[in-house]
Amino acid sequence: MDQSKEQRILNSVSYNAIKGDAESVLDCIDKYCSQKEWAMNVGDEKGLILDKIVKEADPTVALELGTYCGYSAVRIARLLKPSAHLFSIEFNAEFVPIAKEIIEIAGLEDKVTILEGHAQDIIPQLKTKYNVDTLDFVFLDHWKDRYAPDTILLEQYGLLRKGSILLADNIGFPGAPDFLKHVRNNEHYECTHYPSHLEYMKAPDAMEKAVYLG
Ligand SMILES: O=C(NC/C=C/[C@H]1O[C@@H](n2cnc3c(NCCO)ncnc32)[C@H](O)[C@@H]1O)c1cc(-c2ccc(F)cc2)cc(O)c1O
Ligand SMILES: [Mg+2]
Repeated sequence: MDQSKEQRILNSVSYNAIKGDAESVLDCIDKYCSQKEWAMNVGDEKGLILDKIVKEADPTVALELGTYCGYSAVRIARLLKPSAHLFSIEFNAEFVPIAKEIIEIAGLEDKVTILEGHAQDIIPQLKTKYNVDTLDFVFLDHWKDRYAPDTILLEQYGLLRKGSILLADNIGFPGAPDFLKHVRNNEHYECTHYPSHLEYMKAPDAMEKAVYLG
């Protein structure tokens, strides 16, 4: 059976990255996906915006929706303080072991827990099963039509507190119109728009930050 693109990305990281060096894992994936095979990692340009917001949030508990190969999990976890932790939700059983391996090569396996399953099923369990109180930072990068319903779930399960920071990828393309409708012109959110470009391409894209005001 032919290897998948995601498996080939892992092969490249495993062969070229320096063990325990998160930056070299990110550089390796960015190089592979810009020169060999495009893949839907947040990438180096939007990655700088992600870095900026994670540093601003300095989260103790962070959540990511849509692990994929683990690129943004590495990007986020490398910036976390010693006591902090990232939960990343992924439902595709083929991607979970690949992401776990890439996170391990980056030396960040103690900072990241991949929760296998659908976000809509796991979010309701975060408090009871995973001992989460509230989330300081959430990165949304899964199916675009799920950003809005899953944000509403986070609200309904009391997982957001005054100042919780949501950051959404792909506001430009593929776009997440329902999410924008939910957070903009909503007194419970303070939004900021970050124009950028699609990972590894010249096409325009953007990210949206939405701070929950309680
Ligand atoms: O579609 C994009 N991302 C989706 C990510 C999906 C990942 O997240 C996982 N996932 C999805 N829904 C859920 C879920 N819950 C919902 C389902 O139950 N629960 C748990 N995990 C979930 C998938 O298994 C994948 O691992 C995208 C496209 C382009 C793009 C741009 C230009 C182009 F031309 C083409 C494509 C650029 C980007 O940056 C993009 O992020
Ligand atoms: Mg994305």
